[in-house]
Amino acid sequence: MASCATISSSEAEAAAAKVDASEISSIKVIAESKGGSLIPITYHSITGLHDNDNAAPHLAASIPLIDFSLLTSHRAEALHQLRKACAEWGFFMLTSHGIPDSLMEELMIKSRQFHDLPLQEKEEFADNDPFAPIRHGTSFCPQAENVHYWRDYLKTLTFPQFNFPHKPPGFREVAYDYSQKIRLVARKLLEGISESLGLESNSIIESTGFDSGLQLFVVNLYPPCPQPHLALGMPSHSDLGLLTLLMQNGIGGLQVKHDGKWVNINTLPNCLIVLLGDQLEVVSNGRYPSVLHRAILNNADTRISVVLSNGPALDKEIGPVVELLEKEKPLFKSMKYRDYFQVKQKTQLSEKSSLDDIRL
Ligand SMILES: O=C(O)CCC(=O)C(=O)O
Ligand SMILES: [Fe+2]
Repeated sequence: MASCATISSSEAEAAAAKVDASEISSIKVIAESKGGSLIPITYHSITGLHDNDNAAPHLAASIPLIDFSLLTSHRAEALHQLRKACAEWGFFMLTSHGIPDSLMEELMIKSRQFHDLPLQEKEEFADNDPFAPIRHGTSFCPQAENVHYWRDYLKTLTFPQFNFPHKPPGFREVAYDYSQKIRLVARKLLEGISESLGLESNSIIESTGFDSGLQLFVVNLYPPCPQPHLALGMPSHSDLGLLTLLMQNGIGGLQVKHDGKWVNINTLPNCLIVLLGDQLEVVSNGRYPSVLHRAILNNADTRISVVLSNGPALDKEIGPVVELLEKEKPLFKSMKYRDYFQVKQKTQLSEKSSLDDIRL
């Protein structure tokens, strides 16, 4: 990285300029064209000098790892592990989930090819409406943000209706296969999670209308960032749905918050990362909190993550499962998932602010 002394004044001015992400449609284009060593000041999202210092390597050894096949072969043991991971971390890594390596690898290749398409070919998907079936954009919600994030995304709604771009060739077919398989894994996990709460296995699925629930399919791209210690790919947030299943291209960058510390999550090959979302915190009446996580950056490699958020049916009113309220008071107001989704996608990403709004 260049030192201050080697930076020309025009470069410094350009970098300091308040680049408004609502005026740009791709950080990839900016990252590839600038070639400079400073990022625009509007991307400075890490303000605390020591914000990164507390990434906790000693916790890495205790990251929960769940073998999906145990749900069939050793159910009691699997439920115990699920209960512990959901209550203590709101997150776990999943092995033996049955999704073929070849499918995951193919999806990663096509995801990269999509983001490598010329910008004009992606701009047809530019749209601010959270319910647009296919959207390409940058940052999170540029119109609502004070600072922007070093990320481009493709977001599509893949369930109950499957929407996906027809380019590059083959992407849509691979994505369809993956989205179907992920829904089945998520459904089985929700059955186990229900039982781990002492409920009937179909309790969460029925009360959230999961079988016609919304699946949001997000393909994130984080280009190398010349000042990774100043910017973020995504800020600290929780996801909006019930369960998010995430895979990444072998480049680390995801951190989850545990006991007040950021923990780096580097995946094992063919492993899925499962994050509990706000709707699971609501239905479990706070027993299984959604997990805060963020995406950090590096200055060498492009990172891709493919993130599928599996949520309730849009028109279902979601509150704590009634059986849980036989012995305790509700901790959350009920709300239609459609309304929660809309608010969360149209406001600045900020910790658990949307969930805090419906806490009783
Ligand atoms: O890229 C990542 O690892 C995190 C992405 C994420 O949190 C999201 O898309 O909601
Ligand atoms: Fe997320």
